[in-house]
Amino acid sequence: MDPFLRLSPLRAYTPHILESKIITMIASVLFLSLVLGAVFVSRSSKTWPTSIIYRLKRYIKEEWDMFIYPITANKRIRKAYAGMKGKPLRMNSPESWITLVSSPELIKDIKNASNDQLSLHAAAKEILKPEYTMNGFNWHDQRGIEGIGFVRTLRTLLTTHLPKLTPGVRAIIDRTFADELKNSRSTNVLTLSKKVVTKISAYAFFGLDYVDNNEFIEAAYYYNEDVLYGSEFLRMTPRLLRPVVGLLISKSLTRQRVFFEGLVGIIESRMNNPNTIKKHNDVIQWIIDTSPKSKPWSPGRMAFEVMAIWFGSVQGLATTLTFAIFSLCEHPEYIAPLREEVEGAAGDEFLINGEGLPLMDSFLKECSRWTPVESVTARRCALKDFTFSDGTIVSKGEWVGIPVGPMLRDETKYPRPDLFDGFRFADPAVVGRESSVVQPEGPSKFTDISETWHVWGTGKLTCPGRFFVSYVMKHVMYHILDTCEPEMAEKRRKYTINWRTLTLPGPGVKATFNERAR
Ligand code: HEM
Repeated sequence: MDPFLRLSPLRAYTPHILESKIITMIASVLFLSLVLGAVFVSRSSKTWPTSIIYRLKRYIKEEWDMFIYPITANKRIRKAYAGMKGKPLRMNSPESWITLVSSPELIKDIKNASNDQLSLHAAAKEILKPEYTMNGFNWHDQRGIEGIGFVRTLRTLLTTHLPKLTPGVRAIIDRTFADELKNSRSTNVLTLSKKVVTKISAYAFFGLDYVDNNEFIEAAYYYNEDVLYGSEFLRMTPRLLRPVVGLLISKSLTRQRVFFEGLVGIIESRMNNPNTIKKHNDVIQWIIDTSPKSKPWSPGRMAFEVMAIWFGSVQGLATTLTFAIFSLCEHPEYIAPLREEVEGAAGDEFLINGEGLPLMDSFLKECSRWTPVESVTARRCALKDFTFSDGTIVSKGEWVGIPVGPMLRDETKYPRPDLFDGFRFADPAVVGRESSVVQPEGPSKFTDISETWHVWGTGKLTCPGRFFVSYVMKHVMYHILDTCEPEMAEKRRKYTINWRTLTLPGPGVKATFNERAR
């Protein structure tokens, strides 16, 4: 049997159970923090009783602001950006005070900062709590201390290997859509995207030998959700209680262990048999090959590296793909021109080279502008006091960031920003019509990095997986255009929710993929 067709079906995700658990957990954490806060305030107060009431009120207000931050963050960041006018702005967040910057000069300061000044890794550790959610991975605060082999792995080796994956990727997409739509043509778009992205990523990361290992692939799929929910709960837990709660969480999240042990098994078997005839061409092999030679890593250390990349890869890609499908359903006028493109010479070329499709490229870029998953990028924690070129000081332990979400709706950067124009980034000669919007900087590609496009990061630290993202999204869109007539299952509802600085697909949002009439 075709090995791609043996990929395991994944169990249905049950959001309502998780949501009710989270609500109970949130309520307990709020109650506990108020009690602890009140005790702290009364003990530290000197003048009784006016001062204690004032402090208690202030404390409750601050705690309340931080408690509702997860649902107000996006609005607060939009409001902050509207008032910034190129100046930095310092705002509070549950993790830390954060100084937001948007002018090219100050963004350049973030770009030029050294790894021992501003750290992505320290900020990511605070958000994801990997010591509890990623089987105990406690990465260095400073990027690059143990090498950056993963950049070559993803940016160079994976990108050049993509065309070879095409037959397998197409079979995976075909199979996953057929399975998912076999009983009903309407399906939860996020669930579909996660399944297809998990399977394609498993193929690119581990090769074919493991993609039909049900237990392993299921652990890999649910591990992402465990990291998200586990770290979310820990962020709401008072700092003092985190080590104990973290320990309990890490004991209960068993899938991170199954995934970790599966990865260690693969790595050990490859390292113990270096001279086998079979040549592996996948992310796990390239992580082994590019790992530091002077101080060799253990299989466990390599497994941690894969777990961290896997989390960043699957989660962001599945969400971005979901939004692109939403946009295609909401703007059916793009179906005909995109279909014409994939059915023409550009489509043939894409199937051979794994790149191209300029109209689709622009459409996907506009989808990212329209619904960016993150509204703050280039989050960095100051490992020592940091001074911007305008004199703004960020104290050690505080964060900096770029408010990318509102910047993507700024009319000085994107003419008619509240208009979805799928071809605004394409060359007008290719579009073949006067576009309603012309970008001042001229045509650009989805994967391009620029002074105004911070979706992939900025400066030295940009996403090395973006070519994989573009490749996978184009293949899935190609399949949809080729075989389906997509539309939202329920019209006139809100399709997204905001959580902290993230925009996520709303729970239960479905699309209908009726068979294409030929
Ligand atoms: C649409 C999906 C994705 C988006 C929007 C995205 C965005 C980003 C951004 C903004 C950064 C820089 C972080 C910062 O400066 O704060 C980044 C870094 C990174 N991304 Fe992605 N990413 C996506 C998918 C992927 C995928 C699929 C992979 C792997 C195959 C990946 C691997 C990485 C890695 C390893 C880094 C760290 C780079 C470094 O330290 O040099 N990403 N990504």
